[in-house]
Amino acid sequence: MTGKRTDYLSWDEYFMAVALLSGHRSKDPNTQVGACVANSQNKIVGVGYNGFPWRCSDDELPWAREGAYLDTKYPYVCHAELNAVLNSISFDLRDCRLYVALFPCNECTKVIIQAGIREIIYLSDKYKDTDSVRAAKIMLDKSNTIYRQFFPSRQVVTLNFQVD
Ligand SMILES: O=c1[nH]c(=O)n([C@H]2C[C@H](O)[C@@H](COP(=O)(O)O)O2)cc1CO
Ligand SMILES: [Zn+2]
Repeated sequence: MTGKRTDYLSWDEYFMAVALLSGHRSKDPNTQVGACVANSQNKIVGVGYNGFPWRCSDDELPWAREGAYLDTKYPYVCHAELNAVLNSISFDLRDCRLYVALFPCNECTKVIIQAGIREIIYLSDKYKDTDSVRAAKIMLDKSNTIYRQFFPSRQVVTLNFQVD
């Protein structure tokens, strides 16, 4: 009997929680996506969330989903996975895992594979019926990149800024 806590976060819960927390930085009013890259030693090497590129003001570019293409967010927004890879401390993410709230699109999937990431752990697959996600899965299967949905054993992790 060591007296060890038993309700501590598993590695999967921890990295997914970091991904979700990062998503709270997103200004997207509809979908906030966070991503976290962990290496084979369980060290975090990159985090990201969806947002506009550096120096492109959040107050000037549109967050709309509909309308003329150039008047929507889609041509401008950097996806969380892209930012997590670009923000990472190493250019070489060989054998790393990517934790992400939403299944990656085909464009992020190319970046993920080229960076050397070997496993994707995701929560939601809400766009699974789109060609983008279908193409992503074709590339992931061909490149032997593992992907698995995360089914947490707890529904909520609470953060309390009030510590004693
Ligand atoms: O894998 C992803 N990663 C990611 O960061 N995103 C971002 C782009 C947009 O800001 C938002 C998706 O917006 P919407 O659900 O309103 O179409 O999520 C979207 C996807 C899936 O396409
Ligand atoms: Zn993407």
